[in-house]
Amino acid sequence: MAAAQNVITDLNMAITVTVSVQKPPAPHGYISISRKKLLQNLEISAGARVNAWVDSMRASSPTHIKSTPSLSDDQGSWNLHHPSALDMFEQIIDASKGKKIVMFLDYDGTLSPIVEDPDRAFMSKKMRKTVRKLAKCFPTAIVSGRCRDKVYKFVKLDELYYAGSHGMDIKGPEKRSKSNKVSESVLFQPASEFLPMIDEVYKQLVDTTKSTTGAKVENNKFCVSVHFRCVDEKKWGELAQKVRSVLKEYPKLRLTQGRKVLEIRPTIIWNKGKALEFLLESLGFANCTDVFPVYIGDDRTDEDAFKILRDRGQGFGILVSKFPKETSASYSLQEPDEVMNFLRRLVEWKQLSLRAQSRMGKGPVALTPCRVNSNGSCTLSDPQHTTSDKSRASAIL
Ligand SMILES: O=P(O)(O)OC[C@H]1O[C@H](O[C@H]2O[C@H](CO)[C@@H](O)[C@H](O)[C@H]2O)[C@H](O)[C@@H](O)[C@@H]1O
Repeated sequence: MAAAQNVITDLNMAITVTVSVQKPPAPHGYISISRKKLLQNLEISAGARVNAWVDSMRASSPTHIKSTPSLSDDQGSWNLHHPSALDMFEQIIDASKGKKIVMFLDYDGTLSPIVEDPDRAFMSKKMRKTVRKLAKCFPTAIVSGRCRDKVYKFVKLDELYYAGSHGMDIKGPEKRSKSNKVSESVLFQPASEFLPMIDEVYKQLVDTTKSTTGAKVENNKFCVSVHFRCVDEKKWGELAQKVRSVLKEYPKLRLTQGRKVLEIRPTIIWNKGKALEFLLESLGFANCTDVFPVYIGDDRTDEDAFKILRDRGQGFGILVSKFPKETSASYSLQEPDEVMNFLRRLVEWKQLSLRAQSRMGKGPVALTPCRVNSNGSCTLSDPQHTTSDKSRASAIL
């Protein structure tokens, strides 16, 4: 029996429920079960666990509604609880009244479409132009699971804040002094002591997964991604087992999931939500009630940030998804093109506000000087100024 108990501990499996129905308890409070039966149970339990992982891997990036069965009947209710941020634009602007908007943008699946090769997840020129204009209107940060340098190479905008490696590598825009000296601003790396471990585990994962066709391991500096988008679904369980076997030796690292990707990261309590709070603080909004953070993301890892906003009761999250998903976000957008349209409307609204303010020549900005109507037109507080959203958008962007 002692040997059997050791097996249970080693495999870290709770099988009490499975075995308790086999026979009445033996003397001394032990459960009597044959070794064969026990091994069978362990196999079933391990198999069930792998299946649970594969189900979860499948749900990580649904391509059709059936992928999320619990929610498939619920499209209507989901739309009701997470309406389109484009349809709700006017209400969103109203809610930000008197507050300073701060923008947080995830990268993959939010600013760039999801593609098979993570090295080719380019952002369109139109999107870059929009984000550049956005950053002129509001403090703007990119919060990504990728390493900071890599996400910067895709975005190529110096005026933004960047939080790479799921927020474990944060840097603000460079500042130029009058004498043209460049100084780095805000640099926070809460997991720097994990660098050697991450390097080591990256190499091991490359080695362990090289026999799995389509698997790709990406070094994200403070975390590692193991991609399975191009792996045959029948091999997902096996791949997850391989990754877990490497991680057994690294109790200070944990495994989470993103969109068809297994993410390995330090066990420190730091995530995109913490990064959002850190950035708000760095921007001087630590205990402010007049800040309105908006976080747009498509991934499970973005949920930490959505939750922070929900708990703080400040601003809101927007989930980018075509399918119903469990989320703490308040609104939804279907794809990066819709994200771009939403950002353009924010820019346009802000520019109209500033124009209205300068026309008035004094006083604070009227925070809702324009209304974006459901047909896409904008109406200024001054009803004489109504213009078509489309023509104005092309003029501004
Ligand atoms: O936080 P994010 O900016 O969304 O980064 C999360 C992961 O994004 C990348 O992977 C995802 O996008 C790839 C390109 O479209 C896609 O092939 C992959 O299946 C997605 O999971 C990135 O490669 C990962 O390192 C990030 O962790």
